[in-house]
Amino acid sequence: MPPPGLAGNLKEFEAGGSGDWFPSAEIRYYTNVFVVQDDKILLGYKKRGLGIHKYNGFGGKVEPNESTLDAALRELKEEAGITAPLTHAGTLLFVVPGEKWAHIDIFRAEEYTGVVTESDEMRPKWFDTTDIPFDQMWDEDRYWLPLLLSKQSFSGRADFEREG
Ligand SMILES: Nc1ncnc2c1[nH]c(=O)n2[C@H]1C[C@H](O)[C@@H](COP(=O)(O)OP(=O)(O)OP(=O)(O)O)O1
Repeated sequence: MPPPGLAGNLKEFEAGGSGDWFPSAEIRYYTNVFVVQDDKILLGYKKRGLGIHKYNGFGGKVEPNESTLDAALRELKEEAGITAPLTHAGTLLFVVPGEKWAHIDIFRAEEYTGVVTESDEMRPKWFDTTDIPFDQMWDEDRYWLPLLLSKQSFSGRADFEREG
């Protein structure tokens, strides 16, 4: 059963939250794309904005009237210069008190067309799948990225406390 707030378990969400879970809030939708080829994974070094100086997949906010798939394709092209057939790999929900909830649809690609190109937002770099730089990524990536690599569908939720 997925955590409260994700499809398949909306009971707590619709009830407004209770117990250990934060109350429901407006949701902001994001995408994230990981290209995996043989034993390599393409990550991007974030040069500005949210997650600056971290490695991540390529993605961003879903614009109004855009599907998450369309948004994922657009962001992959904008940030890495490539186009790829995408498979939905999993869904994450991040809850920060006082902020909109972040719902992130994660996609995987095993082939692409175009030339991987640095953008003003991301510097792409290939890594061995045995040498992923988790210490330079979002803290919780280490829990679900192995599932993406092994093609196991996943859904997860992280509730954060605010510091500073
Ligand atoms: N905790 C965590 N783990 C893994 N990935 C993420 C997070 N939090 C996140 O926000 N993300 C991902 C989701 C998105 O792919 C990016 C953030 O997108 P962002 O750069 O803010 O969105 P854009 O639309 O590209 O931004 P601008 O173009 O408006 O600057 O990180």
